Amino acid sequence: MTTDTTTKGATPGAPAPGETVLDARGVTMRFGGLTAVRNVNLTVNSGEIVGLIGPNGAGKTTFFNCLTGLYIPTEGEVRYKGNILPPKSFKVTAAGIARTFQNIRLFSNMTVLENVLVGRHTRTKEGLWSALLRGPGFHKAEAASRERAMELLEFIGLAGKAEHLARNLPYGEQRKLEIARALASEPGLLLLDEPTAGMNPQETRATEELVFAIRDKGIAVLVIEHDMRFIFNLCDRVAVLVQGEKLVEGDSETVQGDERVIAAYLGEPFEDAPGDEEVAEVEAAEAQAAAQADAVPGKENDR
Ligand SMILES: Nc1ncnc2c1ncn2[C@@H]1O[C@H](COP(=O)(O)OP(=O)(O)OP(=O)(O)O)[C@@H](O)[C@H]1O
Repeated sequence: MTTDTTTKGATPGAPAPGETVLDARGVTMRFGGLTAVRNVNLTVNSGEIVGLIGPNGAGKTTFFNCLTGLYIPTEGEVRYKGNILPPKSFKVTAAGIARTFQNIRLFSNMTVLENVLVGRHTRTKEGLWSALLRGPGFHKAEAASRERAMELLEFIGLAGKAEHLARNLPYGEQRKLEIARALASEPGLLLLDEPTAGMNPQETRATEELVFAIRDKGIAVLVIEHDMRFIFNLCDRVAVLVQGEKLVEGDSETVQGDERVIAAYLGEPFEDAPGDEEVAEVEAAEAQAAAQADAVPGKENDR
């Protein structure tokens, strides 16, 4: 028998407002001697867009991989709506977490529509005999899947290109298609890994609008991004990872004003940042040098 579990008009599994959808506790990931992620706690609530930022190599993607079953954390646990996630990516997707990747991973020789249909496989249960015999149940489910896939393409603005090959889409549209494919699994939480990488400012702005629209559909979003303007425009909360550890978490203003974050991005250890005393010393030395220059004989004649 073939069934499509989609409830039309609603987001299946959409959480009640304010509910914690993601709860990562004490997540640590080691690769041999390297600790890529160390004891990271992070929650994402329904209705929220949360940003995850940090310098290159800070452990952001590794953390995403721990959330989505690609890696089994060395320590810690990850819960989705209160349940510990199974350590297999397809089971995590079935549970309600979908993601996109830093590098586009589309089926380039399939059409736009087919790519979205692939994303629906966790939401359809197609019996072998039903598929082989192509009975009425199969056709009904297939029609429902196509209808839902077209709705999603409409939502992201690619319905007019449903029959185009994915590889023929411009770069920005390929990134959008990845998001549509992730949405096809009807997630309650969407993880976006650098969604605006390589985009021009207009495409970035459109992606910002798209993420807001996704949030408005009741889907919580956790996003990794290097584009700070995008992050601070978009996110209700931002967590900063540095060398695998969560350094700061807060709203955009808090994070932007935190000198440890600035120091981490400039690549200098926080301890070496100049304190008030050092600043006063430098100012005194500069004042003294200026006074000495003024005292040089003949200086007055120059004026
Ligand atoms: N499979 C792996 N085996 C060994 N080391 C790894 C593996 N994956 C990641 N690392 C290391 O873990 C650290 C964190 O890498 P990760 O890709 O998570 O950082 P990132 O914050 O996503 O960086 P970027 O912003 O450049 O994408 C790096 O030192 C990286 O080399």
